[in-house]
Amino acid sequence: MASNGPTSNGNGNGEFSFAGNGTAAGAETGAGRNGLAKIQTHKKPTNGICHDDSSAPVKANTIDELHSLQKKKSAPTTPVDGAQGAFAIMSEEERHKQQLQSISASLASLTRETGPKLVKGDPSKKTSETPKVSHVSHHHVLAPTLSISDSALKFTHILYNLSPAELYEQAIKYEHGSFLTSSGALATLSGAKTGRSPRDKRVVRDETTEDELWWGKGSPNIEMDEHTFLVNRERAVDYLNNLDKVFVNDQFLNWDPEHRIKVRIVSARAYHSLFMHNMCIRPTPEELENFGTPDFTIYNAGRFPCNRYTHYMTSSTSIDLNLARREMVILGTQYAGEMKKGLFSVMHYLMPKRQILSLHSGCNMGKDGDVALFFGLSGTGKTTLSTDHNRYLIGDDEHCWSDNGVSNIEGGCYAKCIDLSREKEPDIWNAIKFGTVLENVVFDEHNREVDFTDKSVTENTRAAYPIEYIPNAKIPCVGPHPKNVILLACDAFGVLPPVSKLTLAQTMYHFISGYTALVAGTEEGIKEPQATFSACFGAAFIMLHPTKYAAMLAEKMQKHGATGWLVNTGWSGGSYGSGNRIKLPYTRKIIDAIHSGSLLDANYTKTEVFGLEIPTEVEGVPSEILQPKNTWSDKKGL
Ligand SMILES: Nc1ncnc2c1ncn2[C@@H]1O[C@H](COP(=O)(O)OP(=O)(O)O)[C@@H](O)[C@H]1O
Ligand SMILES: C=C(OP(=O)(O)O)C(=O)O
Ligand SMILES: [Ca+2]
Ligand SMILES: [Mn+2]
Repeated sequence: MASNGPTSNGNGNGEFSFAGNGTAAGAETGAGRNGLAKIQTHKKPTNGICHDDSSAPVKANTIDELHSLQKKKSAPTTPVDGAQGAFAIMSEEERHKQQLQSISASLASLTRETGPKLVKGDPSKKTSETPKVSHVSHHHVLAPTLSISDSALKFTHILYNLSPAELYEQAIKYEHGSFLTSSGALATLSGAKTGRSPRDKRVVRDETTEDELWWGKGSPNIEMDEHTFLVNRERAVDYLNNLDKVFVNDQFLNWDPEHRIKVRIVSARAYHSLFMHNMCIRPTPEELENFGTPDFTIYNAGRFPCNRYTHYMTSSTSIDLNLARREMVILGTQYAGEMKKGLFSVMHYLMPKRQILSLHSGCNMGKDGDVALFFGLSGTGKTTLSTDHNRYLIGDDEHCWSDNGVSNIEGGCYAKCIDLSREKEPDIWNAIKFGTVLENVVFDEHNREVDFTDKSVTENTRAAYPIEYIPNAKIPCVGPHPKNVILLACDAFGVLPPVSKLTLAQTMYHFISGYTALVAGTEEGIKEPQATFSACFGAAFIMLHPTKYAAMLAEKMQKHGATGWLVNTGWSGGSYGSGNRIKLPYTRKIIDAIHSGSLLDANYTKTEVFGLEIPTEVEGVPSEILQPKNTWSDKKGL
């Protein structure tokens, strides 16, 4: 393998990787990577007869003993090679202690002297051993006289990187609204908030971010000061430490091994822990042992409101980002998408600093290694269109484009599932199985069949699953430089053609203006598609001025010869209310023609208004819908 730069063996089976990519999360489970396991044949019983009582009797004398046999301790994780470092010689006990100390430091109150006393495991499980306690002292104390508080006398139980099965049990046992569905997915409720709350997102404005970030009109970054952040942080940490138990996930972002970010998520709910288990990159046991200090920490106290007497607070919800402290605090919303998209904002800051472009896009790759990006605002088709049975899925939502090529930031997908159908979206349908989190769906009380058409809780129903649940996921989730850059615009007015080919200048124009629609439910208060201009097709998540991202995109597209396309996944033949949404099978045909290269060679006509190049024919799509003018019954005024 080459020591620098991406490697591709060019055999067309999707096996592209960056040099030294050791992230193994789910690697073994990727489609057909290691071939099929050999079948073990057992020796036949010599006399040809099987006796039921021929097996050894159960090795237990009592029911309790029998129960104790049921659960074996996980095999210890593979030891690290001798010379490779301190961890190899460290005892398991010592490692646990260090882990707990690190978590105690994360949860430390800044106004008192110590981090909480932590003990690993479920508080409901009585153990005969004395608990392994860990807490840290730290010295930046505000009130030196206060050395102890009641919360310092209690234990906080830490449920650390639990498995999906353990998280299911925690959710079903302790969290209202958590149920098994017939396909094995876990149905959950996110509470009062079922979409993001962009107006409650705050970013600490300090000397550094003042100059670096985009502030003011049009910017998603609403300022708060450091002190107010600390007030909210303390509120979240005190809330979390007052619980009997908290969930801690240590995971990674970004499949590019050179630019991987370590994240820690501290949360109160098994639902949140399972969601992030699915959405972030899952460390191997070895990677977890060597995890060390996280690069970024989320405190999710979403069940607990913020205090409206606190400066800057305009509702009971607050999502607060502090880039200097590398922390995010969530109060007053349990919508899990806040964590995922909050981390995406962080990547939109960290990556451009390293000359890497962060993209609000899906990404897939054809058999010949041709990569396509699908930019789009939430709910406009990134997940649906990048999940394509004929192509390898690199990721559905958040990517990086570096000199090495593209890499997914995440380890899972988050699909909208309102009106989901097995016929139109088979791979997503089949991914809704054991391990998948189903948010805010309605199901039959008895047989637990989900009704994907039911909007009683919200129109923004969602499924979060690990990316390897998609059969042709490309693992590791990296690929070569994109060939096609598709801008998905969900047009609520029905004036944009279903597809047009863009020059580089037009691509930049549409990328920066981001004309599209906010679809119902993805943001609080949006009840029907609403036309909007969302810079970079993700204005809610960018941190720098849109032109910074656009300049990087233009430079990369030019350098690698990528073609830009504008695809309308919204209305045609009239605006929302009178026209219809473009049929998904037609959009898929359009996308197929882009991938295959046939659309590049089609005949085009130019529109008067934007000078958009519209193909006269696309295979499998009625030609009359390609020109929006034709589909309007009232052609005046166009
Ligand atoms: N023509 C179309 N193109 C893409 N998606 C469509 C189309 N018509 C309807 N849809 C629906 O719109 C939704 C798109 O959501 P999704 O792909 O999850 O968006 P994103 O990933 O961009 O947030 C899906 O529910 C999909 O079934
Ligand atoms: C998860 C979200 O977005 P997307 O649909 O782009 O995944 C969101 O906006 O909350
Ligand atoms: Ca390199
Ligand atoms: Mn999506």
